[in-house]
Amino acid sequence: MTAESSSSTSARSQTVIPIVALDVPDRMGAEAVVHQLGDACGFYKVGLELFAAEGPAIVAWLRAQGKEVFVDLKLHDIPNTVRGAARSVARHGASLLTIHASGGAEMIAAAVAGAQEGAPDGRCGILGVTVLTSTDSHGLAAAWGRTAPVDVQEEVLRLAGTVAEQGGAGIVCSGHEAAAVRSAHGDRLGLLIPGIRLPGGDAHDQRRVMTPAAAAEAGARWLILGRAVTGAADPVSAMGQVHASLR
Ligand SMILES: O=c1ccn([C@@H]2O[C@H](COP(=O)(O)O)[C@@H](O)[C@H]2O)c(=O)[nH]1
Repeated sequence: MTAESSSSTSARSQTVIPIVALDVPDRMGAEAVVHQLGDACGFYKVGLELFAAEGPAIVAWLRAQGKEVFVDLKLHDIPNTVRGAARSVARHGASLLTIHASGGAEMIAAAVAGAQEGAPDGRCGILGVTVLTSTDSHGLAAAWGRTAPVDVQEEVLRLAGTVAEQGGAGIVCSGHEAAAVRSAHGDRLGLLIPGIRLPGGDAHDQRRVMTPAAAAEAGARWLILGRAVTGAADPVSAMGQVHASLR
C-alpha cells in the first residue's frame, strides 16, 4: 500500500497529536532530536532500543524537559508479570504504554490494572498493538502457518474488541484499518497510527503506510513519526510539513 492511499470515510473530529519516535541508541541521540525539534514536538516515543539502553532515566529526562512520553515496550507475558511492568512504567510518568493485544483478555486487564496502580489518577493509558504495520495479509498468513492470505482488518477489529472490553485506552493499527475501528468503537478507543510517511516517502520496512493527513482523516488520535522526521535531511522542516498537513 502507498502512503498516498487514503480512507474513504472521514472521521476527523478530534485533535491529532504527533509523537516523534526516539529510535536512537542512547540518551545522546535522544537529546539531539529533542533539542533540534524544540517546541515543534511535545510528545516522544521511547521504544525498545532506547529503553533497553537507558532505562527509566530517559523517561524522567523527557518529563523534566516538559515532554509527554509514550513507552512502547509491546509487553506480552503472563498477566502477573505484565501487571507489574505496567505498574512500574506508569510510576515513571509515561502517558501511554503498549502491550500486544494478542496476549489475550486476562493479560490486557492485568496491564490496565497495573497502570492504574502505578498512576492512580489514570494518567497512563494502555494501548493494544493489533497487527504490526510492518506486516500485511501475506505476512500474517505466513506467521500463522496459513496458505491463504489473512484479512488484516478483520484481525485488527477482533483484537480492538478485546482491548475495548478490558478497559484499554486504545489500539495501535495502521491508517488503513482506522475508519473501520472508528465505526465500530467511536471515541471509546483512541487510535495510535505508526507507519506514517510524508507524500512520496520511502516505506522502509513498513507495509501498511499512510500520510499524516490521510491518517488524521481516517480517525487517528496519535501519529507516530519516525524516520519520516528523524531520518529527514531537515527534521525541523519535515515536522513543519506534518503540522501543516494536520491543520
Ligand atoms: O505496528 C507498529 C507498532 C509500532 N511501531 C513503531 O513505530 C515506529 C515507526 O517508525 P518509522 O521509522 O516511522 O517506520 C517505530 O518506533 C516502531 O517501533 C510500528 O512501526 N508499527
